[in-house]
Amino acid sequence: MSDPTIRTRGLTKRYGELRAVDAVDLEVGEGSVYGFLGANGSGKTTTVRMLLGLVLPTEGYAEVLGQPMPSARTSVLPQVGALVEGPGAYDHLSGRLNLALLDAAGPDPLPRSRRRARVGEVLEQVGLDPADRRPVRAYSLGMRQRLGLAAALVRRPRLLVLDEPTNGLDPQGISEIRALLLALNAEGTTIFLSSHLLAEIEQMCTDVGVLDRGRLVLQERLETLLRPTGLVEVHSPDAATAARLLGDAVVDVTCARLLVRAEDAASLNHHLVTSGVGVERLGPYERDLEQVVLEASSAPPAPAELPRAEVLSA
Ligand SMILES: Nc1ncnc2c1ncn2[C@@H]1O[C@H](COP(=O)(O)OP(=O)(O)OP(=O)(O)O)[C@@H](O)[C@H]1O
Repeated sequence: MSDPTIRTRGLTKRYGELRAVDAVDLEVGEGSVYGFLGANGSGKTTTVRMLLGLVLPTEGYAEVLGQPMPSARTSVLPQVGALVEGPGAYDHLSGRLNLALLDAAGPDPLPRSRRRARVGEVLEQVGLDPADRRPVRAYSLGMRQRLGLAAALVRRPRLLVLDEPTNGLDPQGISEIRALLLALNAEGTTIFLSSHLLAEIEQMCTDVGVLDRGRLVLQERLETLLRPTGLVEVHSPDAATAARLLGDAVVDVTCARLLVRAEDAASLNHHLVTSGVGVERLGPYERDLEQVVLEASSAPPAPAELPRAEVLSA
């Protein structure tokens, strides 16, 4: 297997007492679409900033495209397209001029006519009109996001690092950007994308990493996570009797629901019913990404730890 495109070991960022990122070991394979999930404040942006050399780690190290960051950033960053929170642009200039300035500041020894053409191409790719002369200050949030993405793409990077790329886009825009990213990935671009939108990650990622309060609590291929569980979900008004009857095959009981390790749901149903246990519903237990992430993330605080108003309204 080729070297990972991103690898971190023990990557940590402390702000005073707070461990915003806590001993994170990321492994992002070449050619993957890696979805980096986590609740607000879990440390995604801080991690992304460390990968790009914008924030220095307190401990640990990061390698991007096989080179250490931030020390190798002058050779790494020209091969990386990045979109990190709130894409910046000169408000009084058009999107096209903004991109042309950015591109001209880059290291590629391309003739001006070729640069002009690729700025036009990339604007079209992200769904902006290359002939639009309006200043960026007249852009909607979604148009600004598209312009930020165009800036990340203009140098045809090997790796795209995108922090919440569909922020501010409507459903149509989200699906256009998803199609664009998948097309780029099919051409070989590795994509590392942070998001708190599970559906977005589920629809386009090959791999998932989940941050919970700074810690990487899950890192796995998506297909492995969503593989059949080999468990049967049983809803029964006699859950306690069913649990006694099935013994070690029961892996979890919550109220009237049991998760049971079983080869065949029909024979389990037959066994329960003939033993006099009522069965309301029974079927293979399938998890979606939301359940996987909830199970991996730490449990919410117990009622005693909740503020009083939340306990009362719960
Ligand atoms: N410069 C800073 N100084 C102090 N604390 C910071 C700083 N930057 C981030 N933090 C804190 O670190 C934690 C992680 O923040 P971060 O922005 O990385 O999370 P996030 O997962 O990207 O959240 P969001 O989805 O809301 O952007 C938060 O508690 C945040 O308040």
